[in-house]
Amino acid sequence: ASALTGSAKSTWASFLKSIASFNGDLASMTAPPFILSKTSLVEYSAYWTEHPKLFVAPAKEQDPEKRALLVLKWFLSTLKQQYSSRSEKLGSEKKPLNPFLGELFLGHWEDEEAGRTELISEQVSHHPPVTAYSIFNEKHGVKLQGYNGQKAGFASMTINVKQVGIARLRLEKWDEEYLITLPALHIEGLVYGSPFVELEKSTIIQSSSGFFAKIDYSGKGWVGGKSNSVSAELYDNKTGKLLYTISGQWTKELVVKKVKTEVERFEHGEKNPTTGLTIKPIEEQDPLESRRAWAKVGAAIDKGDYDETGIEKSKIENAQRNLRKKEKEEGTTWERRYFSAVDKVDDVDALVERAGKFMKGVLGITPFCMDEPAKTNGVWVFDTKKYEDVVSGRKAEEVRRAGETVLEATE
Ligand SMILES: CCC(=O)OC[C@H](C)CC[C@H]1O[C@H]2C[C@H]3[C@@H]4CC=C5C[C@@H](O)CC[C@]5(C)[C@H]4CC[C@]3(C)[C@H]2[C@@H]1C
Repeated sequence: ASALTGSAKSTWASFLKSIASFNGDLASMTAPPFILSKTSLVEYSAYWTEHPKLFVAPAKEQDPEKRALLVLKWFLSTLKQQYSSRSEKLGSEKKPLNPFLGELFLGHWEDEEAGRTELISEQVSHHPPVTAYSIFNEKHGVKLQGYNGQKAGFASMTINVKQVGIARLRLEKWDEEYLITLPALHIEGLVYGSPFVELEKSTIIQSSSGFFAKIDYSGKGWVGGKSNSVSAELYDNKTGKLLYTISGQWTKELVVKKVKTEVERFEHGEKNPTTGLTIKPIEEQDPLESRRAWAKVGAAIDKGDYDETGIEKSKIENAQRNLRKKEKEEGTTWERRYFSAVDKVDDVDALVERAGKFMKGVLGITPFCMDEPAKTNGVWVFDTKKYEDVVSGRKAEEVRRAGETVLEATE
């Protein structure tokens, strides 16, 4: 039975019909008001580090094999936040606001043990939408940087989303790097009007220290599997030996086994509460920061005033169109504040190659999801120089002007 009643049911039905003529660009879909979230997609980078203790744990481990296991454990612990936290909090998956080019989301986590972890997230491309992020904890020398976009399609009442991009975790103390690929997902429950994310297929983690993880995702399928299931295997690249497995439901509990013997259970919930992200009060934020930029839209969504939502949204969308037009006439492009696009990153290519060799040579499978880093229009990397110029105030003038341009355009 549908979760919707009355007019919501009819708007949802017409919405489902509109998806059927879907052109692949999720952001361009006009979803019915009750499915709209006031959170912008640029905020989703924060889902990587809502457990700062797990994020810094690998840096404190002497043994390289155990470090690789702790990285796998941290990664698996982010899945619930990434892919089911809206359903938990809001009752279903929601449609995030489509970030404008240059939109920023800045904050930090303060944790008594991990110390301060900094978040920088920037919408580095609008067509196609690409978010780049850098999350770092100086105290433990742990740095995560990455970027992601989405390629979506529609089939048999389901939205299928392939993620484009990579995440790279760096442990300064051990001079170690981990390449992390991103899971494909599909949106289930559309026909009932209560959409939620299910992950599918496989991803990998390949470390420069010689450990490889294969992570397989599955849902409630005809084999009676449980929803949100995951099964990960951690191997030693050199010996090809299977060292650990971690499996279970990424929304509930995962079991770590040293091959056959269980060594640990960890779960997501009250026993493992997330740490809240600290962000500046809106009045102190830069005009490009997401919650300030979308404040009027968010207020309208909170009021349930969808006309107001539409009016305020189109102000921002028109402002963006005008900016792009002006840039085109002047032959300029928007200056990304913290990230730069490069054709290739040597250590990423090295990890991609190592993983491919292991999959083919030892696991005897065709290397998968290795084409993403190459296929996108460039790899987005965190530009430390740009960051220091902003923090030091050397770019104060550009920062002020960028904010003013956006404010003027939105008037
Ligand atoms: C566009 C049609 C529409 O509005 O349908 C309504 C439904 C809410 C389904 C579409 C939206 O579902 C949302 C789920 C979002 C993903 C959730 C988590 C992540 C992980 C994060 O690290 C990167 C972003 C990503 C992949 C989100 C991308 C956008 C998704 C698919 C939203 C859909 C518009």
